[in-house]
Amino acid sequence: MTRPSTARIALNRPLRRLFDYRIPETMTVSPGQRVKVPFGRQTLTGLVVETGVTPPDGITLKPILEVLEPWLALPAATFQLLSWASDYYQHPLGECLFTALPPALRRGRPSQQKQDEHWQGTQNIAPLPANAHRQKALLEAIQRAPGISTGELVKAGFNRTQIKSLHDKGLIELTEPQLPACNQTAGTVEGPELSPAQLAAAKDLPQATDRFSATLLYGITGSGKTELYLHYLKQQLQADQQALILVPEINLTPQTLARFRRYFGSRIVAWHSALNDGERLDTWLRIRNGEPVILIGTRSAVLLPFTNLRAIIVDEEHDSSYKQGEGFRYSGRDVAVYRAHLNKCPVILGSATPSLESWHNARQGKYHLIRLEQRAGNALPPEVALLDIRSRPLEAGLSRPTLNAIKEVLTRGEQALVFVNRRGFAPIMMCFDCGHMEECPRCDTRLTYHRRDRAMRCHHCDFQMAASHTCPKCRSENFKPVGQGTERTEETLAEQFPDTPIVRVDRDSTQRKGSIQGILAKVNSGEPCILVGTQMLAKGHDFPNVTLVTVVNADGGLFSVDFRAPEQMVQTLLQVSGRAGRGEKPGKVLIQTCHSDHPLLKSLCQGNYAALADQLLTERQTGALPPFRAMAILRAEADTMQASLQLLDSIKPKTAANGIETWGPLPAVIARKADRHRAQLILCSNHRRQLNHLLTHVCQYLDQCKLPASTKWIVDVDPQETG
Ligand SMILES: Nc1ncnc2c1ncn2[C@@H]1O[C@H](COP(=O)(O)OP(=O)(O)OP(=O)(O)O)[C@@H](O)[C@H]1O
Ligand SMILES: [Zn+2]
Repeated sequence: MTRPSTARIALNRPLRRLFDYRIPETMTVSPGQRVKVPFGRQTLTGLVVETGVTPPDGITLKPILEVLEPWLALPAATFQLLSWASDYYQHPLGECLFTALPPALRRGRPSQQKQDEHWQGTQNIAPLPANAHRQKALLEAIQRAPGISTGELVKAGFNRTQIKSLHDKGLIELTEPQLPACNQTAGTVEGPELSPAQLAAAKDLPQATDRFSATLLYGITGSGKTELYLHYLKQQLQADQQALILVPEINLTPQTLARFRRYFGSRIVAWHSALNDGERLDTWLRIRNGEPVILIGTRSAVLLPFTNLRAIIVDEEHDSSYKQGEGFRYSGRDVAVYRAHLNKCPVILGSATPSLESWHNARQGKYHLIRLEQRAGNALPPEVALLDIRSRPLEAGLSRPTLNAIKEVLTRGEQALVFVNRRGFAPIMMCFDCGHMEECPRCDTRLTYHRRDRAMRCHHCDFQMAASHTCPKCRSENFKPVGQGTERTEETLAEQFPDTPIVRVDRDSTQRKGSIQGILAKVNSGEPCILVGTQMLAKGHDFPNVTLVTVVNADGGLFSVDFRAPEQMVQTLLQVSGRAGRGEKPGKVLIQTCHSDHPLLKSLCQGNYAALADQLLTERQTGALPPFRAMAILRAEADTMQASLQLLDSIKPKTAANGIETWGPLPAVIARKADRHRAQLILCSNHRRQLNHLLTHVCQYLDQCKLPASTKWIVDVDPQETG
């Protein structure tokens, strides 16, 4: 076979195209390798996608300047995964591939292993001169320990000239780095004995064989899913294998990480947004080198270059933060399933409130379903009750029965959790004389009042201004906050319970005080207190002394235009309810609502998510919505609504195909955000492949359109938000 002389290279650019270069004669490159190439007047880092390509006639190719390391920055399986994702999510391949590199390598820094080439013997038998004793010894050393590095050989007394000489003779070749010896500390804890229900589930989990399988572990809140993951990995993962555990957010639940570390010691490695560039590179290299770690990470961990991945777990698989909201809009959960498929290993999706996508897959038999419907230890599921607040007097949103219930648990020396779905003090400032409400000058939204620093803030753009005491329009002093935010609830509770510590958890409080760990120390101590917070409190926390959860207002998701809103509302309410009664003492949940006869809320009280999910799926099927059909959204934004709508209108005729249904184009629910006018066109099809082909075609068309610089478009496949 002749040596390929050309290569197709991906650059970290938002361009749906690749670039061809010449491979100099002294160089060999392979797909997945990192190189430096000339681009205009710049030198850029590129990733080799293909070699031996035929460039268009009459084009003289520029040469690749340098190979940045002898090994593949993206090993074959990771490369294949990203190529698939690029096509599935219709995102430029270059940006997808570079997302999987740590920032230092994206910028073209040499990886630390640059000097450390790894060697193995070849099949060639060329006799060495009789007096070449050192070279013979070197060859033997390499044959004895394939994968040995130049550094190690130098330490053993050989030199680089001897290595080069053997390489030139074709007697040795470069190979993958060998597994580094791990000086790991072991975990110390064995964990509680599994309950009979957990044991039955454990028996039903897939064997870690060389086969793909997808399992949905539907386990109610507090059923001991985390314990089961730990048990599973202890049983199934061999000492030299890698595993990946995806979690929605690490920083919110430091206890989960601590729990894993107690079992597995330093084999547990974390991957999340708070790592600095050095830590990222370091962790990335460990994974790339095949070190047998158990990686706990957020979304992007699924793109790491694992070489020996034998099990994937996706915890809280329903969580919408698995879907990236900008740029490369992939779903960490869905990519994880495809990754398991490529790697031929099991993937376990766990949740107390599975996504309707996964529930549907389980019902269709695509995923193996395991149900865990008893709480672990001695805990019982909480008792859930609706409290109709129509025409009840409220203290800043809290009814008398709610306040009494809180008082009761505090008297018993227990803790209460109050869930509010908005941060800030009040969602609206309104004049009770002229009806004026403060709106964001840049968005079609109202400003939220933050009392602590007397500011009015937009939660959609970064606009803020000082709050005024009087109505800016009519100067009336009857200008007052309306509705509930966490700050206001905190204030009311402090008035009602002056001797009880109140712990507020939302984006504002955790930002100011830094780590959530400090904030939650009081709760973890178990002493009586009241926790007030947003969704952040619904996620995975385990506070054994919380025995009452109250929801200030459950009605947000009941009448939203977004078809996913009811699903998300039910999930949040059940997850937050699931924080009650996880220890020895029974838990109670009080949900304040103005719609106590709404069927969704009524079913919620039975605490039976499976029944609710079935009901919600029937509605999706009737509406011909995902997961029964594939969906994508094309969004446009421009300086005027007309420009946005026009762009989408020009695409609509191109989508006219049998089996493709379009809705719109229509202005987005928040039509103006940060002074940009936003519109959307929704595309649906019964056939995912058909939709994918159509999108490829539409993206090509849009790429060729000469659009004003201020007009932007994006495509979102499997969108989480459709408003
Ligand atoms: N077999 C067991 N015996 C005693 N206690 C257990 C057992 N399994 C789990 N627990 C305890 O029960 C509590 C809930 O377990 P875990 O956090 O694993 O549940 P989960 O299903 O992951 O919860 P959620 O989905 O609600 O976050 C924990 O305090 C855990 O230590
Ligand atoms: Zn705004």
